[in-house]
Amino acid sequence: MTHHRPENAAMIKLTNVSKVYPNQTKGLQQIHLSIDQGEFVAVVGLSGAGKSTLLRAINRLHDITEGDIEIHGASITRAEGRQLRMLRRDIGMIFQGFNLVKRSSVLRNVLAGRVGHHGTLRTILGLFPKQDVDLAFEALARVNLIEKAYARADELSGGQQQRVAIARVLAQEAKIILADEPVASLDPLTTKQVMDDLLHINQELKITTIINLHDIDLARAYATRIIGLRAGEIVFDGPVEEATDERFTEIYGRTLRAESVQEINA
Ligand SMILES: Nc1ncnc2c1ncn2[C@@H]1O[C@H](COP(=O)(O)OP(=O)(O)OP(=O)(O)O)[C@@H](O)[C@H]1O
Repeated sequence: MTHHRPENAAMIKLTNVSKVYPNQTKGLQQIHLSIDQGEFVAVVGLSGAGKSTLLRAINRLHDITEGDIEIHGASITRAEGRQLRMLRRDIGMIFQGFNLVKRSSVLRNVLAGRVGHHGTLRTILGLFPKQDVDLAFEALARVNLIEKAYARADELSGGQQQRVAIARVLAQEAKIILADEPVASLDPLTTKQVMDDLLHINQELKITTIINLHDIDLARAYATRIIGLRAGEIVFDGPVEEATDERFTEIYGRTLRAESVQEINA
């Protein structure tokens, strides 16, 4: 097997990607997208636009129906077995619901990021080499949670739990972070802490970051590039400066601001 990875390859490249769900819903339609290493991209759009589908396609939690997705020059769409595992190891996921093992310690949750490097048995038995434990503490330091290492995950606040999930991705040594509505269930102050952590990690470690957000204000505050989806299609792709309320109202017939979403839901 070749591990040819051209130096100038995009970190993530989607070519004509479509996803049709078994019930015929079109999740994604002919997506062309190229994201470079170190970019901080926010994906926005109304509920059902295809934001989750896009992230899940990239790390192949979902198979796509058509097209090809490459991670630094290697097709994850066609990868199997060991190659697929290796590609997935480079991609860390962050979910709205944190996905921690609630009854385990923070440290063990972070060490779970090492599973792709060792195999499951070792992880279950908790046999981690000292380097892994060092790596886990280093990751916890980055999100300011060292003092919580031995606390049970469910003793932490929502924001702290999400930062544990971020530390887990750091311990994984992922090159890409895919975050699916990571702050949707958090209050404004906690939202800021989690988003600040993601931004610092992106800037300091140059980890390519794609984050689904339903709040355009948050997207504008943190991302450098914004991608707008509507009915599975890319309807906006540009720098933050161009992602104005006027432009989005033109595209969506309304703004994508959190307050207006709340007004509509109220
Ligand atoms: N497993 C599935 N089976 C069938 N249709 C699905 C499935 N998952 C998602 N869809 C549909 O695909 C479309 C895109 O959904 P997706 O969850 O990607 O949107 P989203 O932008 O992430 O929305 P939200 O902000 O509400 O999470 C929607 O029409 C949705 O109903």
